[in-house]
Amino acid sequence: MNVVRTIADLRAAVTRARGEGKRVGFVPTMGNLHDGHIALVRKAGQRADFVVASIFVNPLQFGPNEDLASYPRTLAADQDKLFEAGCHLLFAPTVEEMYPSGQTLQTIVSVPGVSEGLCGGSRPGHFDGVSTIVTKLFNMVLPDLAVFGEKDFQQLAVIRTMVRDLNMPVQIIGEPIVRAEDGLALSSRNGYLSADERATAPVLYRTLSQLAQRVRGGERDYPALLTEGENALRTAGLRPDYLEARDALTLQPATEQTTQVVILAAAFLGKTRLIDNLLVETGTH
Ligand SMILES: Nc1ncnc2c1ncn2[C@@H]1O[C@H](COP(=O)(O)OP(=O)(O)OP(=O)(O)O)[C@@H](O)[C@H]1O
Ligand SMILES: CC(C)(CO)[C@@H](O)C(=O)[O-]
Ligand code: BAL
Repeated sequence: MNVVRTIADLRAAVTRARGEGKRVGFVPTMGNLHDGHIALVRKAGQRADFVVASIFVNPLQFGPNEDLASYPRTLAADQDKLFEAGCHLLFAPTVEEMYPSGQTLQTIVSVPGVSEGLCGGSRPGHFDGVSTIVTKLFNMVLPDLAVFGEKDFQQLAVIRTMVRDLNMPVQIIGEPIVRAEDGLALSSRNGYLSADERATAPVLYRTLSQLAQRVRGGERDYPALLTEGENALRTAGLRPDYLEARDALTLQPATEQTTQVVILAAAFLGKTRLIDNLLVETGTH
């Protein structure tokens, strides 16, 4: 696996692969890789001949009081995992390489609608930072396809909308959430949890599963159901940021007519913010 730090070296390596007639798959990440990321890399390997991953902790998508400084940076271990997963090229640029003129005057890509509310509501400017860096990365890599995790469900919706609205010639593939045995969605931020918090954390998934079960069983009073869910999270010691039932395609609030409901949650456990979601087919027509 080749590791490049500059845009020029990245472009040269991708151009060589394209010259050999290869189809290019891309997996953007912020590093500190776990089996969730590896599933994305393997999916890219199934759909493309040349797999590019990026590791870049993007300052533009972090709020002023968030964990940009403490976000885990584990490049050596990440390289080994990517190599084993069949990645061909890793792009690991510096902040200066990505934002040579600084961030204040950076052109911003902003996706209205789907980026509002949920994580976009709690993290103002977050999705502008994500859509801007993903646009820059797409323009650098020029991939045929890119793989994103369904764990960041709203992010995936933002990227799909951006690609459609801006006619970007890249196919977006969503990969299901990879979980620990006890149900907790794998996340780099799980490493912030103390042993006690880690033991409590699966309550988020269990609560979503119980709500999903009720919806499958015909429950359609979403406000009442979500209030119950929030209470269950609080009782277990989590602090809900949001717990919502949305239409999985539009991210509009779910109604009795919604056939594909996604229940999405973000909750604090101590200082750690966990996110998770579950899709439910209601069978309602
Ligand atoms: N458990 C998971 N299952 C599937 N995809 C995942 C999982 N965790 C992260 N991803 C995906 O990996 C890509 C890179 O995400 P990122 O580097 O932010 O990882 P993360 O573990 O989610 O970190 P964070 O804790 O900061 O959210 C995104 O497309 C994200 O949705
Ligand atoms: C897509 C992404 C790599 C953009 O920085 C990030 O938001 C992430 O890791 O999900
Ligand atoms: N997984 C999305 C990146 C972030 O939380 O900033």
